[in-house]
Amino acid sequence: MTNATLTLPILVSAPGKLILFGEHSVVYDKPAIAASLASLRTYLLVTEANDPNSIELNFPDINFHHKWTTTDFEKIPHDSSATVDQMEQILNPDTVSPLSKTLIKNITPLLSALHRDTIHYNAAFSFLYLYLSLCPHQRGLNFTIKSTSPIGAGLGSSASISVILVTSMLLCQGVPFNKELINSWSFIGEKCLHGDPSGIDNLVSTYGGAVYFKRSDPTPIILQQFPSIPMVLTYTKIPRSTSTLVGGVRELHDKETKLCDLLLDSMGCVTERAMDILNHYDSSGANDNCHDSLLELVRINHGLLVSLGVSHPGLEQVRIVSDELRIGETKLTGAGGGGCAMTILKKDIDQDILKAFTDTIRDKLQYEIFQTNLGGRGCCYVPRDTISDGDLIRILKVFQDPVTVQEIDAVLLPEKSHLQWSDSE
Ligand SMILES: Nc1ncnc2c1ncn2[C@@H]1O[C@H](COP(=O)(O)OP(=O)(O)OP(=O)(O)O)[C@@H](O)[C@H]1O
Ligand SMILES: C[C@@](O)(CCO)CC(=O)[O-]
Ligand SMILES: [Mg+2]
Repeated sequence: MTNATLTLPILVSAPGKLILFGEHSVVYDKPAIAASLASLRTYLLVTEANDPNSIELNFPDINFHHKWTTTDFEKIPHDSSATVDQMEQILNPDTVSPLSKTLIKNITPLLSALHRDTIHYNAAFSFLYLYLSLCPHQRGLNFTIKSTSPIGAGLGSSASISVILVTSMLLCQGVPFNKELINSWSFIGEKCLHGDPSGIDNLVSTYGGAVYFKRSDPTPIILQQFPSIPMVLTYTKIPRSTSTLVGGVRELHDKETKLCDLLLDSMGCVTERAMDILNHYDSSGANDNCHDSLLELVRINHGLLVSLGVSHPGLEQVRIVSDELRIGETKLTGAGGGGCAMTILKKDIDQDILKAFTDTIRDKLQYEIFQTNLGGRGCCYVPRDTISDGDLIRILKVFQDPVTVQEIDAVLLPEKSHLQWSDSE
């Protein structure tokens, strides 16, 4: 099948996420609380490729551009014994079994030009795994990705990539927009990048808002009214890989199982306690005890993560500055090892002290500070028939030219742009 039946371009978007409590322990079936990051989003545009027989990847954020042609795909052995209807497989993803060994074997020769275990290899591997699972006969497509969220920083960039790839591929295949299906397939995409994801990142990126999540619980609690919590999000720019960090905790757990289980159980208690507090939290400040308790839990959660070995001196520096200035409590967020730290501020913090904190973070530590609201829209797409010619010119410019985050936001950010983002069928 070629793209002759497709209505291009396809434009989709998904948000990053912030884990407030319970990263790592969530992999071991303890509860966690996370929220989507309204304005730190990833966007994907699927257009016609220059070569009708090719699949082109254009991932400028990681400086990766690659192409496979029909000749490459013909190297994949045809499984004549396969009896299962392809649409049946698409509509019923197997999220429980490990990744398909056959598919991995088929993908490997297509990656021969790339170095193993690099960011490019991993991005291409997860793309191909999803492409060959969801729309293997589509050709003549170019997938271009642009993100306003930092990559590999603990804010769920891998999950948002999986979510937008899956969403676009399902649309390519003529499957109506369906969040349950997107969530399941993007979990499989996360498996390609992480090995053993809990599923919280893809869930939040798919549905948006905020969730209380437990891996074994098929129906996570969606937190409808998430309170507004004053915080500063610091990006240390220290690179790290979630899969390595999750693997490190696994090794420690294998070695010190009893001890680690106690730490993980404590982290579960922290999340449960936080949930209890958030349920009674009053953003207007009427209940300061709740806020103080929340701050204590942030400190405890960070300490437990330090014990699991997933902090980094760069993250500790943020914590030390916030401790010294007594502005609140800091914990790493996401997989740790670098990436981002969140500082929940004390109530009624003196603005001069807050400025001293952000100045030190920016000027002395040379880190970046992000402004974004918690919660907000999950994955969404713009129906083709709502895109005017003028819109199309602006959209193409954003995807094809080097542009600033502000320019991307102006054209694409659902809260700002006039594009008709939709999250229904
Ligand atoms: N804009 C992007 N373009 C291409 N690939 C991306 C992009 N964003 C993320 N990726 C893929 O996701 C990988 C980073 O995933 P990783 O899980 O290590 O970090 P994260 O998802 O940002 O953090 P965390 O999992 O802690 O929330 C990259 O190596 C790359 O393969
Ligand atoms: C470290 C981790 O708990 C969060 C990464 O954002 C891994 C996961 O839940 O898949
Ligand atoms: Mg990730």
